[in-house]
Amino acid sequence: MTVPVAEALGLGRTYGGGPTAVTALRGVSATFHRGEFVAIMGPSGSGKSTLVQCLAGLDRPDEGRVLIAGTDITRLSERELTELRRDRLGFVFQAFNLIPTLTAAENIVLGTRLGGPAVDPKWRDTLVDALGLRDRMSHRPAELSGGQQQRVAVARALVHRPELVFADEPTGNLDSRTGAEVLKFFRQAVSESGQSVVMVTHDPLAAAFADRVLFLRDGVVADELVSPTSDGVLARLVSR
Ligand SMILES: Nc1ncnc2c1ncn2[C@@H]1O[C@H](COP(=O)(O)OP(=O)(O)OP(=O)(O)O)[C@@H](O)[C@H]1O
Repeated sequence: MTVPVAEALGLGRTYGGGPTAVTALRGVSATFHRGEFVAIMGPSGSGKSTLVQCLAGLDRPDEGRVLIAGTDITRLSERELTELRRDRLGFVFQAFNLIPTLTAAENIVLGTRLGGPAVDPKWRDTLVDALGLRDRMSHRPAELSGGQQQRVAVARALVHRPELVFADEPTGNLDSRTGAEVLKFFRQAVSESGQSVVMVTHDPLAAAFADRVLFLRDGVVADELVSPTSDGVLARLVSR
């Protein structure tokens, strides 16, 4: 029996109110297992980012619950949530959320500065080298390209070997070689270290690195594909 690392139970999320209200999620339930890499796909506006933000405790659903390793995070205080995110989760989001006054090197180990777990310097160096960041370590985010900032965010997300990594279009700004490096790290984290990854992507090639693809449509889970290939994902996307 595989243990769920994260569960969405009947999640509903509506932004705004009155005639301009937008319902992003309408009852999403999904289970994510330990040692599993799941890709989330679907048309623009189908609720992918909202789902991941709710799972990561960065947005609060209006309905339903989110369990992380069995803990109902919708009931945690902000402080408890912050600690849970710092100690157990990794994030790569579209706004990379790098601290502008810190160098790339300092941003990568930010979690430790904030009281989180210590970093294994060997693993940090492996990430930095494989992501091609070695000669950018003393630069601040404003002195880095979008792709470099994204790679710093990826290194920061993986450096603590978190139980669960949430990534929203983590390869969106990257050339195909660097994108493949990032996906290989995710794959390796899952296959070799038993970590879990939940990744939003529009790219069938990226989704093919996952163990399973969830397809969202209009705020619900519309379909699922296990052991995806890029052709299989593409076929599923065009058949709708
Ligand atoms: N903060 C917000 N305020 C108002 N509406 C929002 C907000 N965030 C998302 N929405 C709306 O909720 C719906 C779902 O958005 P979401 O970003 O989750 O979709 P998505 O599938 O990730 O889209 P994309 O692929 O374009 O990133 C959209 O209609 C979007 O406009």
